[in-house]
Amino acid sequence: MTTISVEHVRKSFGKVVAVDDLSFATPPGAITAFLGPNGAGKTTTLRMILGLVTPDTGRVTVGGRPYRALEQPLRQVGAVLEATAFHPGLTAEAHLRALAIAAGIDEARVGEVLDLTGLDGAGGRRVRGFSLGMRQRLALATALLGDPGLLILDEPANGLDPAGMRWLRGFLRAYAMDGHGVLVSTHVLAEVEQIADHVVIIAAGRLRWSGPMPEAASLEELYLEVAG
Ligand SMILES: Nc1ncnc2c1ncn2[C@@H]1O[C@H](COP(=O)(O)OP(=O)(O)OP(=O)(O)O)[C@@H](O)[C@H]1O
Repeated sequence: MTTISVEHVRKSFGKVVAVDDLSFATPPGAITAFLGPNGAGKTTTLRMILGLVTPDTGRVTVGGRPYRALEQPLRQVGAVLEATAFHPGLTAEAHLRALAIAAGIDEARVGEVLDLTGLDGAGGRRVRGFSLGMRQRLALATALLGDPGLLILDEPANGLDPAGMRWLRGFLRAYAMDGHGVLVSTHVLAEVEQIADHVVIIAAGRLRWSGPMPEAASLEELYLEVAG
């Protein structure tokens, strides 16, 4: 099962209600775009899906279970959150190998994920010399280590050049076609229009729209109508 289910979730930080009675589910084998204005509650929701933040009320599950109850979380969910930190002195390969060993993943997978993310020529380089786009690719390579059924990406196109964006689109499309689920949080609507099958729009912590990618109307119009 590669679906995420968010059911009547609420989360506040002091007096700020970040997420308010939010419910949605992601279809399997599809790319779901998770959209909303700054401060809408997207990152908080992603963090709740990944068990990093505990909801005050409601339930968040991945493949039917809360993230913290998953037996092999890295094999079920791969995540790229904003500002992923890497040890600057390690090579990309050393970074991936350390994580693979810690998670009990076959080290042969390191070469595979470097290949998959187009970093095969850069595995021996120290991360300190990586561009933002290369760091994004390394973050994705890290998320793919466990060959997870589900990928969660926060602003994955940030820092990628046009060729990198095209590559990411193709990669995510192929990943979803294989039956995996993908949840992508982003502000780049033109990018979303090209890749997403399903759209979830939130504002002020609440669900504003959820459904298949609209075909006739533009996504920007829909977005501005429900969330703007
Ligand atoms: N740890 C925290 N402590 C206090 N307030 C928080 C915390 N995390 C989030 N918030 C608040 O919760 C609200 C939702 O924030 P969140 O980061 O989830 O929004 P977002 O949709 O990801 O925004 P952006 O698109 O700007 O990244 C904001 O008002 C934010 O200030």
